[in-house]
Amino acid sequence: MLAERVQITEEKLLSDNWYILKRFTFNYLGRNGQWTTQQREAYDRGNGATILLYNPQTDRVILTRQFRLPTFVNGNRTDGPYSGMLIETCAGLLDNDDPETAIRRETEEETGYRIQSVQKVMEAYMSPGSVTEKLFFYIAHYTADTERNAGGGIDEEEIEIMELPFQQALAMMESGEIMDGKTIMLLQYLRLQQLTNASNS
Ligand SMILES: Nc1nc2c(ncn2[C@@H]2O[C@H](COP(=O)(O)OP(=O)(O)O[C@H]3O[C@H](CO)[C@@H](O)[C@H](O)[C@@H]3O)[C@@H](O)[C@H]2O)c(=O)[nH]1
Ligand SMILES: [Mg+2]
Repeated sequence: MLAERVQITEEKLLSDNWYILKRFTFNYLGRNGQWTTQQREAYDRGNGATILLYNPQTDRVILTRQFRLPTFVNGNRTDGPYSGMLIETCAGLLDNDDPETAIRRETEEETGYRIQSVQKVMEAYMSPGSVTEKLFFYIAHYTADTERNAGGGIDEEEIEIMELPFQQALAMMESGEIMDGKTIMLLQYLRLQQLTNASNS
């Protein structure tokens, strides 16, 4: 068995105010065969799941819109001078659930839809230089008959639900109105699926 090329020698808790920020000290075996000691900070908020809801009868999608402070701090003024609003696929942290249970729960909490089968699409580290999180991606169908309640999120969350034509969502991605990574990945995935299906039929 190959020897580990990484030995973590110290974990220092820098903040556990909300999620967990730690500084790791570790020995790292470089490609040149030399060990060096390095430090990196990593922000651990657990893993998450996200979902694109698609209505194949109407060719529409469900997205959410909410205030995201980190984007505001980093210049997001897409909806007027003070906004910080971001359009996203429904998403949430796993908490202690498995990804599929978590995405069903989040879908109902945020969009109100009680979906049946979900299709797993991929898993991805979204910000691997500093955030530990792995995100699980799903697509599910909804129709006019899908059972639903109000949605909108829990606690202080003010989540707007947007239903819009898929083509419009694609146009908004190109115009920069949609600028969230997971959302762009799922919209592009669906687009590719449609193109593949069309060329096979
Ligand atoms: N008070 C307080 N609340 C916080 C803090 N950080 C996050 N929250 C709140 O904790 C809640 C977590 O809601 P979820 O729906 O579980 O997670 P999410 O923030 O939507 O995260 C999803 O999207 C992220 C961004 O794309 C993903 O990174 C993540 O994996 C997940 O899928 C949100 O209401 C968020 O505002 C904080 O420092 N203080
Ligand atoms: Mg959420």
